[in-house]
Amino acid sequence: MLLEVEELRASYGASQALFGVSFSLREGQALALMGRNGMGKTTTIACITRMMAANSGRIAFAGQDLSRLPSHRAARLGLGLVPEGRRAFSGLTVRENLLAAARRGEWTMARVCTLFPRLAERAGQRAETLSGGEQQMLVIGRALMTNPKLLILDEATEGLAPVVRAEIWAAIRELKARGQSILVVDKSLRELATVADDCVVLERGRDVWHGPPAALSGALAQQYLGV
Ligand SMILES: Nc1ncnc2c1ncn2[C@@H]1O[C@H](COP(=O)(O)OP(=O)(O)OP(=O)(O)O)[C@@H](O)[C@H]1O
Repeated sequence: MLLEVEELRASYGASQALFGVSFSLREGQALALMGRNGMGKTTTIACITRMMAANSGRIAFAGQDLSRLPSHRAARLGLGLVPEGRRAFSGLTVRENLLAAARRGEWTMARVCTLFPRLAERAGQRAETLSGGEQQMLVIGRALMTNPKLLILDEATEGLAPVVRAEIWAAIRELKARGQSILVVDKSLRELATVADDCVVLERGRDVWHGPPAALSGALAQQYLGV
């Protein structure tokens, strides 16, 4: 297994957000973390990337125990995070944003620009002048420049126009087809179904359902996702 999360519990001060989250992800697998608002998806990701300390539980990544590592060390082990909200370095150009993240491996600026041709067109532009969708492509490109073993996408297409969403999902599908391991948080079952091998549904800080996206329809989708 590339990632194993076992009985993760976490709190914000006195308020507990995770009550025991467990799942695992194989190399090359795309796993969707789903659930309605506030069910613990972002908190789970914050614990995995070590932005937040869990109260208890085990996180193993690429054979190493992450539970006690600081976040920059976790990133160096190969976790590439695309956080919720678009966070490019606004004062830097597209090229500078990408190169600042570069680590040795198959992903280079040229390859990122093949995946997202719009970034090539805007290489010299400052990130703050890009559209929301382009900024999101840049943030995904930056995560890829670190040559991550696992790419983690938290609501990567939220709030974007349908045409840009479609472009980003097509890129995610291409990454998956090339064997990239992906943990993806999203609310769109329709789009997730085109990428994810499996889903884990969180409800009130617990994993309550595991299975392939095709099995998550009708009454189950209504119950867990409200769709
Ligand atoms: N910084 C914070 N301080 C206090 N409570 C928080 C904080 N961030 C999240 N929470 C609480 O933790 C719980 C889980 O939130 P989390 O953001 O992980 O959910 P989520 O499933 O990612 O939701 P969303 O889809 O809205 O992003 C919620 O009850 C939320 O209110």
